[in-house]
This record gives sequence, C-alpha cells and structure tokens, in this order.
Amino acid sequence: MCSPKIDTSNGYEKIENFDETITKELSKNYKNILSLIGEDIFREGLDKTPERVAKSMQFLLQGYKTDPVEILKSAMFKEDYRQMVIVKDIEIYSMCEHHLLPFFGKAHVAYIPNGTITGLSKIARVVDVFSRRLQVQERLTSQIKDCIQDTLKPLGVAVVIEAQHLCMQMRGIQKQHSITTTSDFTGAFQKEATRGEFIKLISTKFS
Ligand SMILES: Nc1nc2c(ncn2[C@@H]2O[C@H](COP(=O)(O)OP(=O)(O)OP(=O)(O)O)[C@@H](O)[C@H]2O)c(=O)[nH]1
Ligand SMILES: [Zn+2]
Repeated sequence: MCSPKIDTSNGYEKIENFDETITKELSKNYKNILSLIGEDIFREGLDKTPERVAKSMQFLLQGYKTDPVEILKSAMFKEDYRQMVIVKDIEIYSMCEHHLLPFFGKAHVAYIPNGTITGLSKIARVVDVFSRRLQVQERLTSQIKDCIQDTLKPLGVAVVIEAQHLCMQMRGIQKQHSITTTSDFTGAFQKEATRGEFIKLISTKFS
C-alpha cells in the first residue's frame, strides 16, 4: 500500500498515486451500488465508472491523511504584529456526513497574533484539510478555530462559514437559495467591538 502523493506544483492538488487496495475495494462496492440502482454495469459508458468514483471519493476525502497542526507548525514566524489578520473568501468544498452530498461555499478566518504569525496560505490549507472530510458545517467551523487557537496560541480566532448544502437543494426539502452561516470565536473576538470589526471587514467587497 502506498499513500497518495499530492502534486501541488500547478496550484491544484492532484493525487498522483491512489492506494491500489482501497481503489480496488471501493470500485467493487461502487459496481455493486450501480447494479443495485438498476443500471446495466456492462454497458460501455459505465465500464470505468466504479474506478473513477473510487478515485474521486479518495480525492474528495483526502483530508484524513494530513495533520493540520503540522501545516501550521511548518510556517510559524515570530512577529510583533498584534492586530487582526483576516483571510476571507476561502472557497470550501466539503461532504455532508449524513447524505454524502457536497456542501460548498466560503470560509472567512481571522486571528490576532500574540507574538507568532503563520503563513497566510497555511490558513487556507487548514481549512482544506478539515473540509476534505465527512463533516457537518458546525464541526468544520469549530475544528478550524480550535486548530489555529491551540497551535498558534493567538489573542483570538474567528471563523465564519457560509455554505449551500446539496442535500437541501437536490433532495429533501429542496430549497435552492438557502445559505447556512456558522461562526465560532475565541479570546478577543468574544468582545462585541472586535467581532464587529471582523464582520464589517469580511462584508466589505473589494473589486
Ligand atoms: N446541523 C447540520 N445539519 C446538517 C448538515 N448537513 C446536513 N444536515 C441535516 O442533517 C439532517 C439529517 O436529518 P434526518 O431526518 O436524519 O435525515 P433526512 O430524513 O434525510 O432529512 P431531510 O433532509 O429533512 O430529508 C437534515 O436535517 C439535514 O439538513 C450540517 O452541516 N449541519
Ligand atoms: Zn446532508
């Protein structure tokens, strides 16, 4: 068994080597699913579908293989800046743990350093690692907050996620335009003025 190699050279993550055993087992199961939903598993168009889905699922759920704490630790710098740092509009693609359907939208993350800053891209990487797992939006929000708070030990962390859930659009209640917003705050962001500044800044549109 080998772990998938992530190639980030072009800015997009691409799993080069999928785990052979897992891909084979998943393919077998997806073939069974196709048959159970009444499809002809021998028709040409579906020939490679079980394997494609097996690889697609490994891509979409690759977040279990990476430790987000290590991501932050790989780029921590001493710096005397003690004001808000906001990385906003980080796109997220996650999977609802109830229906295995995507939910997607944007994450806005802020922290106030207390002597240590981290690389800006590392914030987005932490968001990605937790997103690429089976999730509920609330837990995703809190896990990002906890990871940054526990690792960087800043004066405060704020996370807001706005997302659309396909399980509420394509099926079930079928509401096409509802957006779910979740938020979680620590430290300085518990204060109304600080939280207010953060909310104002993430609401500002730069064109
Ligand atoms: N709190 C929360 N709920 C979610 C999230 N994603 C999906 N859900 C909800 O999970 C719930 C599961 O409810 P159940 O009644 O067990 O499942 P269901 O019969 O498929 O529910 P419906 O979607 O209402 O048809 C639904 O209300 C979904 O809208 C999420 O990120 N957070
Ligand atoms: Zn769902």
